[in-house]
Amino acid sequence: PEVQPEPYRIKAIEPLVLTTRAQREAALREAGWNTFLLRSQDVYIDFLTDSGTSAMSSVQWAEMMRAAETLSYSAAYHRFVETIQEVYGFPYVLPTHQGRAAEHVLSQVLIRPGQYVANNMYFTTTREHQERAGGIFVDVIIDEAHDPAAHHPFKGNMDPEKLRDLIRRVGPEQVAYVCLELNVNMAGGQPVSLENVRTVAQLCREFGIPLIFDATRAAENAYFIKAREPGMQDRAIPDIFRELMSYADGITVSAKKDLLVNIGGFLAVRDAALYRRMEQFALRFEGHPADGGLARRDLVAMAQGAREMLDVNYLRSRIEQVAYLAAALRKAGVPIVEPPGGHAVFIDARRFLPHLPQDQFPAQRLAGEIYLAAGVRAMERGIVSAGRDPETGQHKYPRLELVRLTIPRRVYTQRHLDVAAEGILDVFARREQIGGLRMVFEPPVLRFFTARFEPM
Ligand SMILES: CC1=C(O)/C(=C\N=C(/Cc2ccc(O)c(F)c2)C(=O)O)C(COP(=O)(O)O)=CN1
Repeated sequence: PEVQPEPYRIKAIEPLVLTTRAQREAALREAGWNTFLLRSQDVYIDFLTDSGTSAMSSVQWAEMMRAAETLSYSAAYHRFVETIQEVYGFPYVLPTHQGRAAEHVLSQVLIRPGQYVANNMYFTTTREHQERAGGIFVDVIIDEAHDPAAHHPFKGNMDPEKLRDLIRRVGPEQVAYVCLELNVNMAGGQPVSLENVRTVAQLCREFGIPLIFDATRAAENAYFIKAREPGMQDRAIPDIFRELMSYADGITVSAKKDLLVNIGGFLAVRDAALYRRMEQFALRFEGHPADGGLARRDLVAMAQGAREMLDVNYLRSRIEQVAYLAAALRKAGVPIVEPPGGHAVFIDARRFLPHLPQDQFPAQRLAGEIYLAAGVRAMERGIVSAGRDPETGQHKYPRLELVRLTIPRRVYTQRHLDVAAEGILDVFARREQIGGLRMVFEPPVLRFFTARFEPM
């Protein structure tokens, strides 16, 4: 695929710093071989995350400047709520400062300790908040999602039989809710089909179990439905998106992805009583229900982002940019998760460095090597991110040992993608010489953010 023509042009630029390999070796040692701990100014192309790193539009910036910072139920708040109601189709909307805040509120309100939550694979903060609320996390994603080489067009799909088995085993009243993530991040940004959502929604209705979406990358999921699902090619993205949302009882959203803002999130539900409970809980932790701890300018930036995120030309250029990088790596034989996702290319570190056992942290090492080669910062999404089993204290050994090259929205050009690919191919050529890592500092929770390593 070639990169689709971008339906926008650059108006403001941020200078990037070019570093030498020697400088990068010192920086990486200083950061304990953890790309999360690198200083941003030592990074040339930042593929750590698509979260909060996208470029806003001139309209978003203009709206931010105009927003009056008046407290309580401000014009900005009404503008935000009305836009989310219209775009997503939910009556009750509660702003939060970002996605994990929405997860915190929802999990605390919906989960009774000991209840189960069915998910399509895990996401670190989502699982953390489900477990903090006493929930028992269960993965009911289809088997193909755990196989990086499997070519399934909708690897984010839930397996209805796995879900039905769980409900039968524990009883419907023991399932707090079903949490369906769209464009499943840890599986490689893999979409869920509309057909699967309908099936899951039917199952939840049958047993009276709430269906909650993590709709953080739902706009990009809607694009894959249009592009890949039979009978959807001629439907407009907003139409597909509204139908998709119509199957959920509620959603949590990190606005730092789809909605093209640097901070923000929200909850949206259909039930007034559930909204009241969330609002009362959020008051203590997130701030007034009319701002969720955000400034008014953040609310209007989210409102405008919700308008821009469903533009099919923007979505096509964004998603084809990811496919372009994936194609460059695939052509050279670099093992990646197939098919390419919506927000990132995921390298299969297990197949890239087959000589390393998983507890020598192959993905962590590979992310460091890619940084050394080209100043490109990637993110480990393997054994380090998976953490330890609370019962045994042992590492969880996830089947997916991945390095995520996460492409911010409307930021990098094709040349930046070429430079990243060249650097990765350089590491690929030297892969036999690459050794493992030893973890020398391990924090107790979400260790991947601050753990430190040394080469073996
Ligand atoms: C599908 C989903 C997310 O992708 C997500 C965040 N994602 C990040 C940031 C991040 C988060 C946790 C990590 O282990 C991580 F290393 C990176 C990311 O890069 O992908 C959140 C939470 O939204 P918040 O970031 O607004 O609170 C909820 N749901």
